[in-house]
Amino acid sequence: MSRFSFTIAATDGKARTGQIDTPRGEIRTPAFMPVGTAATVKAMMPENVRATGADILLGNTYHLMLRPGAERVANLGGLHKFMNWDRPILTDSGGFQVMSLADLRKMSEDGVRFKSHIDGSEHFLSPERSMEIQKLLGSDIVMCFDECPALPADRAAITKSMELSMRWAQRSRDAFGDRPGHALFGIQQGGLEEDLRGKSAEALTSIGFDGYAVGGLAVGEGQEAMFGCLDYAPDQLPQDKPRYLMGVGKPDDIVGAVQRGIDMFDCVLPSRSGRTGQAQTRFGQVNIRNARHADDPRPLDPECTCPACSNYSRAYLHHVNKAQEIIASMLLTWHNLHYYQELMQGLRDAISVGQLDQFVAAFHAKRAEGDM
Ligand SMILES: O=c1[nH]cnc2c(CCNCC3CCCCC3)c3[nH]c(NCc4cccs4)nc3cc12
Ligand SMILES: [Zn+2]
Repeated sequence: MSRFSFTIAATDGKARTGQIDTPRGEIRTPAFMPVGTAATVKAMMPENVRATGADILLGNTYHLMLRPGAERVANLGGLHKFMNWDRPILTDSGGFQVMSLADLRKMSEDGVRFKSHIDGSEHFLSPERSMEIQKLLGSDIVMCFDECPALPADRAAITKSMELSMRWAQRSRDAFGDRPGHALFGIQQGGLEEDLRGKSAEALTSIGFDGYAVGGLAVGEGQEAMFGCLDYAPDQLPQDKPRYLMGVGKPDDIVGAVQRGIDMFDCVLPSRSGRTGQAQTRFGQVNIRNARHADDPRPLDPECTCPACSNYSRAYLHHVNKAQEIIASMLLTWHNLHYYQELMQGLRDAISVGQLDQFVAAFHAKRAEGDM
């Protein structure tokens, strides 16, 4: 077995279940990747992130290059040692966040010059510099430097942006070099245009990557338009390589995308909403700050085995959230990440036995019941 390989164990319709084998451990797919922004999954110790069932974390190139700096992390032994997570880490290229977080950006064919939103210092990102930074961090799965066009955008703008991203994909591939046991993923662009998505997929396939992301979605197009694109986009990518839908998503987004052939996901929702009192449950989203929970002695979700649901009442979660106690973020983040991993395990099991349709029907039925 090569040091980085993807094996599909079973399929159910377009859905696949299997694993990615890496030198730092296996990644069971479909997989949800918790986001570890500034070298931490906020409000969680890494051993507890593992306890939720996560096989892989996301590292954030944009934040880490600004603070503490990629060279500093490398001098300290790399991101795995720095944040005490010895399993796989996927890092993004930094490009998406430069466009959404940085100040005074100057875009060119070469790359992006920008000022840090933290201290105003000057920085530069390009395919070559992004590959260098992700290598310094010690990332196991590296993402190409791409441009995600802001929507709404006309076809001409989408075409121009996609073609730039394909030139940057080639430059990323060339700069990545040969790193056994490490993977480089290309990112498909093309907006909601099937022919442009096809051109992008052909360009990426001819360059050759270890995995392929579907980019340019979950940027405000809505679930119906996203699913419409996912009805064809994953099939344009190599069938035998992992497919990663970037930035997705809500539980029902993930279920629909798995049905359409996606293997990997990342989203800030479970961790970010955990800090704002929003619990993701099998009955849908529950706002623990709502007064209806103030006297409720029941657990958040009686079927959930996480610490929040095993040892605390809704009344307690409501109280510590209202009081803005640190434990409030800890408990709800833990629950949300646990729920996401339980959902992924359920999807993997259902695909393994050809029962995905039944699983999805039960998933939607429970959410239609709502939270009592
Ligand atoms: O084409 C894309 N190219 C590159 N990255 C994309 C991302 C960022 C994925 N998460 C990165 C993480 C790295 C570590 C820190 C957290 C993010 C997307 N996120 C979304 N939607 C969710 C969105 C999030 C914010 C606005 S839309 N669509 C995306 C499309 C692309
Ligand atoms: Zn729970």
